[in-house]
Amino acid sequence: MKTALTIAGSDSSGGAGIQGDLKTFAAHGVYGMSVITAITAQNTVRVSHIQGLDPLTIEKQIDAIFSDIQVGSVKIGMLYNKRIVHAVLNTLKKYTMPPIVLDPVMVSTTGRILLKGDAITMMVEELFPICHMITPNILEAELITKMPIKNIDDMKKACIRLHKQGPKNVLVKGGHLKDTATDIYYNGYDFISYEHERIPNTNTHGTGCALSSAIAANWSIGYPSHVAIQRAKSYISKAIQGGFSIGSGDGPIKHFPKGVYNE
Ligand SMILES: Nc1ncnc2c1ncn2[C@@H]1O[C@H](COP(=O)(O)OP(=O)(O)O)[C@@H](O)[C@H]1O
Ligand SMILES: Cc1ncc(COP(=O)(O)OP(=O)(O)O)c(N)n1
Repeated sequence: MKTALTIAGSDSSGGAGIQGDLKTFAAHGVYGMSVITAITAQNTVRVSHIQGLDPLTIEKQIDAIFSDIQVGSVKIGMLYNKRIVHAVLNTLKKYTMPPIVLDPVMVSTTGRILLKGDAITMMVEELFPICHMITPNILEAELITKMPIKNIDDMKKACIRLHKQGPKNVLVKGGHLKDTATDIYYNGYDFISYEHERIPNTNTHGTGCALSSAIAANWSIGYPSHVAIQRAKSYISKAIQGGFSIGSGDGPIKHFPKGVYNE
């Protein structure tokens, strides 16, 4: 059985975080496991409360999995604070790691801080170097690189700066560009552009989470990174097309089952 692990926050509305990641793994036919870092009270309009879990509870969840189960890939999402970044980093370092994709989640689309300011430096300096891939969106890439990103050329410059921080591969997501939804991949040598027309649907809650967990799922299945991204992009485009409304704000994407998105 192919397996994947998500280390992320819980989203009570079920669109993003742990819930979105597990739905993505299941849609790929990959057995999903979870380490919860924080619990958010969240719906389609706001994140009203966040409780970061204590470091020991996080460490014990990671130990429980790696001491017993073969893990095919790891996706890391919301880490919330410095103590959580530290706990995840130091516990993962005890084990031989499968490839890790880190979505450096910082702010929800509804505007709530999901990673405290003082945790950003630790995440960049200590967690980035152990990651096979990082997948910042434009705002996250701007905050980390301290450069404005307005177009594809800027995304490429940001990729180079981010790659210098230690991850083997960088994917800057272009979901917040004006005219297209083009993501830029960089492996230290070459760029690959993953393009898709903008889909006119505002029900996109959980897209970033689903893209990174789809990449992890495709690694677990056995695809190399450039193919894993291509398949994940196809998955997410279909999922956004199927996005639906369940509340008064932006609703979730639709996790179509295996077979629907790559044909
Ligand atoms: N309206 C859209 N149409 C097509 N693709 C989109 C749209 N919005 C986001 N995407 C894609 O979804 C993925 C997540 O990107 P993004 O929205 O930038 O991340 P995040 O959810 O972390 O902010 C990327 O592959 C991006 O290109
Ligand atoms: C618990 C939790 N984790 C991550 C996010 C952010 O999700 P993401 O897919 O990056 O973007 P939006 O859903 O905010 O558009 C979250 N909201 N909650």
